[in-house]
Amino acid sequence: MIVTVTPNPSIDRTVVLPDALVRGGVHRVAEVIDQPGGKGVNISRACVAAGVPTRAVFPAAGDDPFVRELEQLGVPCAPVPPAGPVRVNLTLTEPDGTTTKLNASGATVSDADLDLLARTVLEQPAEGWVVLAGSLPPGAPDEWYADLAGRLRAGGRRVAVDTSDAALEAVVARLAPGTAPSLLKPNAEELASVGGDDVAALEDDPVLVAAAARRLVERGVETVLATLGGAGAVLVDATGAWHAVPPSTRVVSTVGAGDSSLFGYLSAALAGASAPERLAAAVAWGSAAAGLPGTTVPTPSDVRTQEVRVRALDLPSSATAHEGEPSWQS
Ligand SMILES: O=P(O)(O)OC[C@@]1(O)O[C@H](CO)[C@@H](O)[C@@H]1O
Repeated sequence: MIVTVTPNPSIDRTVVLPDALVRGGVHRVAEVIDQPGGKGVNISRACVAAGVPTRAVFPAAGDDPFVRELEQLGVPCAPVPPAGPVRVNLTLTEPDGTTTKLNASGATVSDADLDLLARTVLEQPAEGWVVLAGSLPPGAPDEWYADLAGRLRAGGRRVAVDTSDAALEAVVARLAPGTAPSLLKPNAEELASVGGDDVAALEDDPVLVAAAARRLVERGVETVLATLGGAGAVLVDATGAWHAVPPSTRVVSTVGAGDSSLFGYLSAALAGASAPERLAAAVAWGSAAAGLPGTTVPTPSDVRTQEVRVRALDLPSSATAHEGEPSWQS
């Protein structure tokens, strides 16, 4: 079971441009696609596509069309009232795959709303994973994820966190063995921001990514899955570090690729896969999502795990990568 928590869900409106975007220009659009989104919601949609039990917890009125839409897609939902209207996030995609995103701030939540949301999460089935994902809505304290993750971990739950900005900084500031999230899924920018690293350097070098991730593992996070877009992903846990490169992919929209990666990782973890296998699944699901329009989640038939290349990284103080044969390939 994968319970997803999306405190700031979104209707993802994708405007498909037939030509490259010109700032200040007038464009005729090829297509407009509306899909229910938000990071945790996307993971629950991937669960449904892959037949993994899930429940999506998010603030919304029970009769909100957003909930009906998700239920029609077969996603079991636990909407938590009261809540304002679900925000609309705009995506512009260009023919070369360039994806521009304009995210709204979302409906303001009160302390009482957040307490009810947290209580609903804590009442969810204990087996499997709880994923805390996306931005926090206006009104939420930066520490909301850090607090909830700590409570879930103290109750013996496995918790994955994928967030950014002040909410991520608060999670990292509170890291401690026993209450730290089981899994953190930053992208290069997020990892650089919490580790004080140079993002361009990280984007260029998986070994530097692994070194930054390992510092989080040393502070209590079991596993760090750092997603690197077209450069794949790096996985670090107490037993090692690995880098995986995706199969060649024609990028259509990168929205939700990170969410599909996280789903790939978690579903492989639930199936008892090894660390390199979990990483391969993450990269395969993420690259499959990047090849689909808007916030479309892949189905298992879109996913080419066998084409992902995984290599072990050597991370002693020398911080150099093995240049030889990969120790494992999917
Ligand atoms: O504003 P946030 O919560 O950080 O991100 C929201 C969002 O960009 O994340 C998903 C893709 O990962 C989209 O479905 C959604 O629009």
